[in-house]
Amino acid sequence: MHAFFEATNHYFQQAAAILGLSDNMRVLLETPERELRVEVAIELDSGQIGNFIGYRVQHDNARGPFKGGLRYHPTVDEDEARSLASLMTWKTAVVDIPFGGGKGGVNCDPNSLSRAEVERITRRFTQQIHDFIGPDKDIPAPDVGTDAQVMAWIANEYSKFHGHHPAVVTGKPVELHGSLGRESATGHGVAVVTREYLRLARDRPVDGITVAVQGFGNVGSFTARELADMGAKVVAVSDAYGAVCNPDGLDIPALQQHAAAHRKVVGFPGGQAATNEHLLTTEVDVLIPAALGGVFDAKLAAEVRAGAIVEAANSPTWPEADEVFQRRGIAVIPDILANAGGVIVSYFEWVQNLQHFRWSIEQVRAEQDRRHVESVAAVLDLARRQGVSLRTAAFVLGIQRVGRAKVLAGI
Ligand SMILES: NC(=O)C1=CN([C@@H]2O[C@H](COP(=O)(O)OP(=O)(O)OC[C@H]3O[C@@H](n4cnc5c(N)ncnc54)[C@H](O)[C@@H]3O)[C@@H](O)[C@H]2O)C=CC1
Ligand SMILES: O=C(O)CCC(=O)C(=O)O
Repeated sequence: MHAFFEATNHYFQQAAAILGLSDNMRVLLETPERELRVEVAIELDSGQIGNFIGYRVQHDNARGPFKGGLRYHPTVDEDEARSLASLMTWKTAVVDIPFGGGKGGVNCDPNSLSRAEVERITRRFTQQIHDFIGPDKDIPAPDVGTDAQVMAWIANEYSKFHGHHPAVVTGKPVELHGSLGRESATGHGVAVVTREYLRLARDRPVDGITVAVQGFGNVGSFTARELADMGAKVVAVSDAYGAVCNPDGLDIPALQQHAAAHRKVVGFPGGQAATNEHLLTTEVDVLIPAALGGVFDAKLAAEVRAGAIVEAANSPTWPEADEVFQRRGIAVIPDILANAGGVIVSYFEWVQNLQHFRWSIEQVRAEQDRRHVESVAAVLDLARRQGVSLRTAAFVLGIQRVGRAKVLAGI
């Protein structure tokens, strides 16, 4: 059994060695600032008590308030939250937005709960952590199993203690202080990062490339849609229940409608049913994990037949798989570079809330795309100059910025 925080720190240590960081500095940067573990007990619809545990790990705030999503999933625990919080610290630094890193969630299965039960969990969790979050302290956002409605409940519950402060969470509904373009931001960003990587590193357009996407939730569905709109052929897509594929390319808008109606992609009339394993080993130009972490181990990495992997999910690649991909010459565009679109537009939502002003979708997209274009170019350039992988280069860039902020501020 792997530990996610250990894996994230393995990548951290590789970059720290290149930077020549002292042991003390490494410990300072690795260690989370604060970890909350709270009981989230609610009355279930049945009248029974539902016992859940909620977590919020605040990893680092040298560059700004802690920032990162909330996950509602049965696998949520301290280790996963720590690892994801640490990734947020490096991610916000790589794309140079004024936040630190945090992450959390509740170990529940929203698919087996009613909406009313999810609302009660969200309000109870907020009651337990409200003193530790806030527009200048720690700003949660959606992740696996949470959405704009959950963020609206958090903002509302928070306001009962602290007054009206919509900037306490991002990813809210557009009708309730959310930003245009936040819902699709991560998928849009993954598509732009893929385009920039292909343009700069392979001198190739997106038009005509073949793509497989694992996961068809918020990130996977918008990634597939945006890449298809750019002319890519999305030949396979999956969710927790199985995969569908079509060598001529899936009709993604029709698949989105099917998934909305049936809550799964399997059964889509425009493709053949397949397994997730088949999707991950199918021959494609770009393979995009967009579901949970820990997908690629060394054995699977040896069987992957993709030209490049773009990590829309957080932590899909275990370190031993990362080494296999490097040996086999399969480029991995790392999570902290590839999936930063969500937190970039969360930053714009926070700014809009603080300004009491709404940006147009054109302004959101122009500012978002600029950050992706700059960060992909910076990471590729650093990787080339240092002769390291894109993941190590991204960690070097992120750690350098956070370390510099810590040194300037003083301890
Ligand atoms: N929502 C956001 O803005 C951001 C999300 N991410 C990351 O993207 C990934 C996906 O997040 P969301 O799309 O928000 O979650 P989501 O809850 O909207 O969707 C998750 C998808 O993964 C599928 N899935 C679950 N287990 C699977 C399995 N074993 N095989 C195939 N598919 C499986 C689910 O069926 C669902 O389609 C996560 O790793 C998350 O941390 C990263 C950056 C921002
Ligand atoms: O939008 C945000 O603040 C965080 C998104 C997130 O959780 C992530 O990038 O993994």
